[in-house]
Amino acid sequence: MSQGIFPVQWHEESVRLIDQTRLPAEYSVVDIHCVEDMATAITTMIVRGAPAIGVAAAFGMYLGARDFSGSDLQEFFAHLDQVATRLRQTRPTAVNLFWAIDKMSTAAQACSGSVGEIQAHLLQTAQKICADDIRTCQQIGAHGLTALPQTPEKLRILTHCNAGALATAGYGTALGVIRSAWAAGRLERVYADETRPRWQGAKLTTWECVQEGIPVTLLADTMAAHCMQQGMIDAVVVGADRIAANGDTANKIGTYSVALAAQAHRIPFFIAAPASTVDLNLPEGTLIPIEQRDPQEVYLPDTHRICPEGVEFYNPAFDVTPAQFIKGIMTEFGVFPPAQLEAAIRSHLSSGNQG
Ligand SMILES: CSC[C@H]1O[C@H](OP(=O)(O)O)[C@H](O)[C@@H]1O
Repeated sequence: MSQGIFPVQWHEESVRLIDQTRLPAEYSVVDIHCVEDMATAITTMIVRGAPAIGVAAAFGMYLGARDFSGSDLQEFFAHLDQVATRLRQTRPTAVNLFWAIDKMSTAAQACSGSVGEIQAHLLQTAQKICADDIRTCQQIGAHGLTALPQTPEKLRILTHCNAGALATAGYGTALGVIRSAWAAGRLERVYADETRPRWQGAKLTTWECVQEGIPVTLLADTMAAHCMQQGMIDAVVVGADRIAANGDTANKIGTYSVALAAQAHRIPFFIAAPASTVDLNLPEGTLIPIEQRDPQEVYLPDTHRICPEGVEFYNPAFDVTPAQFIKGIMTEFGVFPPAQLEAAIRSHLSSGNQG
């Protein structure tokens, strides 16, 4: 059992990121000292995954605040607004990024003290966001385990992309549920979609499973429906980047196809995500901003082009699975059918829990 995978850590006055663009061939880290480098790390997916980029943005807010050397509070907050604006420009879909930036801005506004005292408070706030995320993922894992099919046989769970420790501050959301099932002796095997064009399943989910001795089979993105038809899959659990108030969920491109196949084969399809991934300001999924990424990810996945010049491209990084295809949304405070999610979140927030 690995000692845990922590892709974003405060380390010797800088933020230490696992460089996820180099996995699985090379485990390396990047130390981030300023907000501009953190913004670049998010955009280039050195750090990726909705909760992980939220935690990274929180530390990015502190790094930017730390660079202010004056003592005038009005000038400090104007500077902090510029830092927030820069981080907001990095990636549009994962609402966790904006949730974390807002949380840091609110913490700064609520701190009555000198610039130095506010800067110190911001570091503490970012560190708490990081620690809370790991605990939240463990809670998602525990609740998610209770919602999985309660069969005597061990489960074969398919997942798409990487919603693991690498996509969070640690432990993972979908892969956190899978880790909890493994620890409970309820898991036979993970089936991991390769997840083109960035291959998060092939490169990251398999790496996490191998690190911890969890049996994993890598599937090409064309295989999920066939495996379901062959009776190889008992449940699907995936992560999320933004969940609308009605439960419509944006997740890695290809998730919707998996949900359609699961529905056709009556296989339970679950979303695993923290409350910070739910965007109650959006009534439904068609309003979720979908990131369009560089076509080079499609035609140049490694060192050689896979198609000729002259081809045009469409490279949406995410798609939206309508709530009707989702059996339950696994959160840190319970598992809810999409229709009950908004009320559950509002109740959770009104009882003083972090939002
Ligand atoms: C734990 S949520 C992870 C979520 O984020 C991934 O997107 P990306 O790798 O582009 O940041 C993917 O949608 C995962 O499900």
